[in-house]
Amino acid sequence: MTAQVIDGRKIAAALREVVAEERDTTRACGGRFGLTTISIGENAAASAYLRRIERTAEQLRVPHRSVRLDGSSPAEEVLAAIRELNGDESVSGILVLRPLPSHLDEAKVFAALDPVKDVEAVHPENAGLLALGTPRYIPSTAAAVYHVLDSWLADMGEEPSAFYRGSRIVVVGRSNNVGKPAVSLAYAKQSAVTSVDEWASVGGRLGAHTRRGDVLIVAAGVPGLIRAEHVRAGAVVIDVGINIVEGEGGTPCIVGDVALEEVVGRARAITPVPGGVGPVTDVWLIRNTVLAARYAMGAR
Ligand SMILES: NC(=O)C1=CN([C@@H]2O[C@H](COP(=O)(O)OP(=O)(O)OC[C@H]3O[C@@H](n4cnc5c(N)ncnc54)[C@H](OP(=O)(O)O)[C@@H]3O)[C@@H](O)[C@H]2O)C=CC1
Ligand SMILES: Nc1nc(=O)c2c([nH]1)NC[C@@H]1CN(c3ccc(C(=O)N[C@@H](CCC(=O)O)C(=O)O)cc3)C=[N+]21
Repeated sequence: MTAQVIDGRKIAAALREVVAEERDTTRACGGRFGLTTISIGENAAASAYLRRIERTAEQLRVPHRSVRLDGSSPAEEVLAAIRELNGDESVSGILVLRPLPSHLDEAKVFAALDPVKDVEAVHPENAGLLALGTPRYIPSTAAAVYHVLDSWLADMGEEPSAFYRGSRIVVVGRSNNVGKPAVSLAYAKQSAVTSVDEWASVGGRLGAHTRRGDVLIVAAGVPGLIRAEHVRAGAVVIDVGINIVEGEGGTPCIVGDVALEEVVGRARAITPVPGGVGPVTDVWLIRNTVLAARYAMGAR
């Protein structure tokens, strides 16, 4: 079997059209939207994301501002920046780029966000709503994963609810940002769900779990972690990993967590990196920023 390579850029282009309409309707109803990203220190994957956000926000004509703080900024300075944005009516959405420097407590930083502006659903109130199956915001990365899957199913002429109900979904990685939201959304689709973290690999049981997945979602941040031997024949493989590695001559290159050239011989469909889930993520973030303006209107 040779897997179909799913074109995330095409899916992102179609989603941009939808978001442009939502933006126009929101503006016509008096909504005020704007995204502010906060970067603390330097990280190659975060910079790659920031560049995408800048481009997509500009294409969609949604105002974006980037606040850059030094990697050694004390917690009080970060919290003060968040409080200021919480009170700024021109800002509907706030995104704090990960990873945070190790001296900062991620939970405290996320809890300082105004929940209505927390477009990634990392504030405990929003994470709780998502876990309960009644999300205020669907976090962009997990949303992008299922949007890509749904688009592919539509192309295949498969009925989504029957597909999800009949599938076992295995999620590799369980961070609060990516893995756990992907699991919560799989529950909502009534799939059978398995979640594994690094201990599965350490214990040599990764393949035993991943080979059971009809859908395999990989968000570990480990280049080439998933090889052909880890994949069920005919599975749909969604590679979320964004890893910056040194290519020939030291050129930085983006690679995923899945060894595509091997897995392509075993899966039914697979998302590439770059060009898979990544391009959809930032469009969904802008979508949430527009949605945030609607919530803000309701809250006024
Ligand atoms: N495409 C996109 O749109 C996006 C991509 N990303 C990318 O996705 C990846 C994951 O991001 P994020 O969740 O934030 O990363 P984190 O580092 O926060 O979490 C990684 C998770 O993967 C698990 N893990 C690590 N190594 C292994 C292993 N060898 N076997 C099994 N599980 C493992 C960790 O386990 P444990 O809990 O035991 O430590 C942890 O649960 C990164 O490459 C990131 O850049 C992130 C956001 C958006
Ligand atoms: N709070 C937070 N949320 C995130 O979602 C988050 C984060 N922090 N920190 C960093 C990682 C990484 N990440 C990327 C998402 C898409 C691309 C992307 O679209 N990449 C293009 C390629 C880009 C290029 O070629 O430069 C692609 O996959 O095709 C990149 C990186 C989001 N992250």
